[in-house]
Amino acid sequence: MSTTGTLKVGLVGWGAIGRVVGTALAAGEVPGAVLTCVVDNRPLGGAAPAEQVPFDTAIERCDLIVEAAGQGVVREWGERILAAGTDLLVASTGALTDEDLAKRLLEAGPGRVRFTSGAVGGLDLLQAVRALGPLDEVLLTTTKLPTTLEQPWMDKELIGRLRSATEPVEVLAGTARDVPVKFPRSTNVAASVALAVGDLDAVQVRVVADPHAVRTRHVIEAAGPHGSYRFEVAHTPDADNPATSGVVPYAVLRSLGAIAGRPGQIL
Ligand SMILES: NC(=O)C1=CN([C@@H]2O[C@H](COP(=O)(O)OP(=O)(O)OC[C@H]3O[C@@H](n4cnc5c(N)ncnc54)[C@H](OP(=O)(O)O)[C@@H]3O)[C@@H](O)[C@H]2O)C=CC1
Ligand SMILES: O=C([O-])CC(=O)C(=O)O
Repeated sequence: MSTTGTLKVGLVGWGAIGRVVGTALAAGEVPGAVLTCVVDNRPLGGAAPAEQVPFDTAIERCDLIVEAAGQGVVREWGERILAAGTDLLVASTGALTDEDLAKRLLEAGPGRVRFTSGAVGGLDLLQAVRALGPLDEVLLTTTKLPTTLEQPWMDKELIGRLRSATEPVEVLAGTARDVPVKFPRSTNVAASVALAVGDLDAVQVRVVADPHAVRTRHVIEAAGPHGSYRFEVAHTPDADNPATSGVVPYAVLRSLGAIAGRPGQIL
């Protein structure tokens, strides 16, 4: 943190999440944090309210980097950010399904890595419940518009089923270890649930394409000897990028508020 106590934030990704986060930071909406610079693949011209800089420069200038770009950025830059003593707030939690990378990031420093809760709720409680013992079952069901789930690895038959669906279609069932890599822009939430539960293989995931999914729905169901838990959210998707729920930038801003020490935060 700078000598003035203000957290200098570098934002990576000027997309659905980054635009809202950057605009709010630049408008002073997160007390104790300031937008210092922006990194993006594309030339932004004057679109961003802070200087666009190369990644290395952002690391040098900032106390904290917000990743709102994609799993590849966490893989490529995560350790370098932390080794430079800069903190990292991750949106693309799916990168952490690579356990070697996760271990390296969690052990790296002196910068600290943190994760935003993103599109799901209940992660705080699931993490707390770990103290009572393991859960017997954890299931995440994610339902989204078919267009947001099409992937390069899908064969023609599956793409055809998605495009012609008139009812919900189960696209993939797996665990939090396999699913976020297969839908890198759409199922980071599975990795987030696994981070809270502490076990990638314990989290079963169903991905459902629903042509009527005006709202993106995530349902977390968990049970163990100590209790049972159900968290269900239904979000309006971002208008420009319907793979991302409209609430996600505000989850990032909430995380930034907590990191910057805004009083009265629920942690
Ligand atoms: N945890 C959660 O609940 C959620 C997590 N996410 C994660 O957040 C990511 C960002 O979401 P969103 O804002 O909607 O995505 P967008 O595609 O709208 O924006 C991402 C921006 O980052 C840029 N970008 C991508 N890779 C790089 C890079 N290596 N260096 C610099 N810029 C880069 C993109 O440019 P270009 O298009 O040219 O590559 C684009 O401008 C998602 O990919 C997903 O991984 C999203 C939703 C929920
Ligand atoms: O925004 C959402 O609803 C979830 C999402 O894209 C992700 O987890 O990657």
